[in-house]
Amino acid sequence: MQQPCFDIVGFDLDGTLIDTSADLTAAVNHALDRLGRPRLDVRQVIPMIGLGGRHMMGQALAATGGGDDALLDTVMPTMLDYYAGHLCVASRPFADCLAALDTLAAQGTRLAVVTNKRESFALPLLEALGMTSRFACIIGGDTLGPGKTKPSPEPILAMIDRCGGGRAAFVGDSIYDVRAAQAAGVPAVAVSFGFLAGPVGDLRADAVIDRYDQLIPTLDRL
Ligand SMILES: O=C(O)COP(=O)(O)O
Ligand SMILES: [Mg+2]
Repeated sequence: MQQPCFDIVGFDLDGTLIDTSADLTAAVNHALDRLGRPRLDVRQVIPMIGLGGRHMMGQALAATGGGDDALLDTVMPTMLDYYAGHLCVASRPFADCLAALDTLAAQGTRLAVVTNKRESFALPLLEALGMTSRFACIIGGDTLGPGKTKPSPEPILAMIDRCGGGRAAFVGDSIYDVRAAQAAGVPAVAVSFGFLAGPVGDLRADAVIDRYDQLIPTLDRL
């Protein structure tokens, strides 16, 4: 078996490990329905994902007639309650993701998740897909406390610490992932199939993959 290129490989969740776009869109649309607003297409919601549910819902309000913080406060429980009850209707790992995780694990690499999704969603979602036991640690948007979410390097540094230290890389789909990783001194791999808000090159990641079967050869080159 080949020696691992990295001791630790961390992954973003939404848009990187798992395509959650349809379930997140359904939750947003449930909230918009309650407000009598027009529904959004999944392609409109995708660029709104990445900075947590409040940011996503705020963007959805902005796209459908606007709304202040008070309206956002009112509508958030509607969106969150719906999402909690429909976390894993259509959400599935991206193609060949599990095979890549298996190969890394077999090489002795410790795997981790660092997401801006709150733990109370990230943990049951990973559990529903049978993925929890693959990860040495799972850090959510509320795990470390206020402000300690990507693009801050703190959750990436906590990941390295919780995984026992060593050489790490991080895989993500947004500018928040790339900034957090690079600020923590960790190479960032961007996935071009994720929830992009623009061209993948704009993320200025250290490498880009278009499919999961490119991950390990890409890590080997970093
Ligand atoms: O919940 C979000 O908006 C983003 O989650 P992610 O950090 O796993 O992409
Ligand atoms: Mg993401």
